Amino acid sequence: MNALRFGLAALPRRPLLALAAWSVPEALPSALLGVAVARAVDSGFLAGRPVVGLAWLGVLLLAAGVGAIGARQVFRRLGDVVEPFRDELVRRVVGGALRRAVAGQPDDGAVVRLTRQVEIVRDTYAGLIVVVRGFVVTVVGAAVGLMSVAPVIGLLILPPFVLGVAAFVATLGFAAERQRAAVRTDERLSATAGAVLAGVRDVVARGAEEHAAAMVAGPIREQAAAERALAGTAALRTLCFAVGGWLPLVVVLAAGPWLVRRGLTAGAIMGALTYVLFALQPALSRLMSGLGGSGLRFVVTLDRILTASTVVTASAPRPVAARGYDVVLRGVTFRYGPHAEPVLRDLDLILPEGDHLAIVGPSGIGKSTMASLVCGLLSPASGSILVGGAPAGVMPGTRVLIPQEAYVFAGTVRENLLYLRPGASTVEVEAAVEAVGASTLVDRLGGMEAPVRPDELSAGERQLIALARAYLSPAPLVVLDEATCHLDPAAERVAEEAFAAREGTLIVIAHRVTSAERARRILVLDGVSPDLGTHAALLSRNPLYRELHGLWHPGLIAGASPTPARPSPPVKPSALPGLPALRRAWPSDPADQGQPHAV
Ligand SMILES: Nc1ncnc2c1ncn2[C@@H]1O[C@H](COP(=O)(O)OP(=O)(O)OP(=O)(O)O)[C@@H](O)[C@H]1O
Repeated sequence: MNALRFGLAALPRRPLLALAAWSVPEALPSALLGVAVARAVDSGFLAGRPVVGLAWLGVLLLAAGVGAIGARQVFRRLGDVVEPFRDELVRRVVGGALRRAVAGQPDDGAVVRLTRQVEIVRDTYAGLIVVVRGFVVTVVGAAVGLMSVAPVIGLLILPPFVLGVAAFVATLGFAAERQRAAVRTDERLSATAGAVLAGVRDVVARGAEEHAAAMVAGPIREQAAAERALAGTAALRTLCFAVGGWLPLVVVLAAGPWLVRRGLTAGAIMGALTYVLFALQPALSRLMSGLGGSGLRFVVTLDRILTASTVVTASAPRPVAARGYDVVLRGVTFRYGPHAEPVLRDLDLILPEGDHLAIVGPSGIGKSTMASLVCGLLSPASGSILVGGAPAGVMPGTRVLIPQEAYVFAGTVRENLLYLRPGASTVEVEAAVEAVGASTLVDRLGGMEAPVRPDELSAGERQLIALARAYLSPAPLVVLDEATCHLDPAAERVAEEAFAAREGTLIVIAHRVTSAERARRILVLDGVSPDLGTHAALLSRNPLYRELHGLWHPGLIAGASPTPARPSPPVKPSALPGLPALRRAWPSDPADQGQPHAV
């Protein structure tokens, strides 16, 4: 085992020899324990000479004094063994973190390992040395004493004792594995729960409590199973203790009459029992709790430090690098429960970086669901969603989603605006406020340093602050999920045009037809066969779009676009490979020919 080898190799020779030398006097009480009791009984109390009996017990007291001096010296020298080990560990962690940083694999966990895990390993290492050394000292002393009192009893006691110890040692391997599994599940649970808690505002704002609960339910179940498995190893340990600690006692008691017939004295039998009860059994118990508790923590924690301090070689996979910020959906199917009808079925879509897409469709058709999928807040049941070549949501800071009910928090206006880009300059903040049309609101509130009281803002005002915050963010993908629904059409137009002019990709879940008209392309979701096209093309070919447009704009003539569409950004040829589902509807559409599209 990696950790054990490292622990053993790190033992410094000279301090270890000094430790071993001071262990000899410490072994004296264990060695004399049974001998003194046997003599006190046989030559003293049973022989009618209580003074001799007491004198033997006095010898035991003296031996305990000598043992205490030895133990004191052992503890004084423990630091000489443990501290070099700790220094070596710190060297490893710091060296590993620096090498990783140089190799382009920055190690954010190094500080935590340095402070917390190294201290855990140091403490458990010291604990292990104390426990294992104490066990060896006691058992050797007791075995020597036992053989000198009555070798035949020694031969009855030692085999079951050794069997119990061997069985316990044999369980250590899989106990360590179970401990590792428990640590892994614990970490998975903290990571998932941490992510959910960190996003609690978004979760509440999006009404995604059920989904968030489902996210943590799995890790909780896994952790419970791992803890139960760990408890199973504790039960096995009890069995080993019964064999090593109690069976020798039962054997000696059962063999008592036979031993007496062989001429063994009562003192010898009592002395032997004393060795079992006051030396071997406590030593085994300490060993089991020491190795089974801090020993496992030592191995598992040290393993993690050693693994994490290793520089990943050049052939190992590197994190996925963003290739632009194309949004690519392939065969995406999503349902809210294992037995629910899919909200989206086998959807393909390519959105080149810089595109401006509006998503329209009847209420409940899956527009917000699609926004959440693209942002990585939901995962598809099948298919893949890539943003910049990486699965949606894995690269933090690459997308910002503004829901219908935007949130602001108690703090200053500036704090609210800087939330997604803390390092932005005042000029940049003011430019963002101006661009989305929030200047009047900020002035009314009293400027950048004025306090924001969320309850005192209207829904539209909250949306304006959230829009300015999103505009300022460095995210190359912005998703507005009816994020302007509480603004009047003129204010909505200002905000949307600002986002359209901003660098990056824009997806708008359209609340008004004007949002769709402003977009370069529109995705119509109808629950059966999604359709993608320009406003003009969809008006001419898609009855649902015509119907929605009619509802929004009664009386308007199909095809007339009151607001000119944003000029199309250049579409990279690499982003245009054909994807079947939506394309089927496309080539037969004469009104749409010549338009760049990526579906
Ligand atoms: N958390 C959820 N659990 C179960 N079903 C959900 C959940 N969220 C949404 N749905 C269902 O999924 C379907 C799509 O919902 P979604 O909110 O994506 O539609 P939408 O097109 O955005 O609707 P709207 O325009 O009314 O906002 C609906 O039938 C809705 O009831």
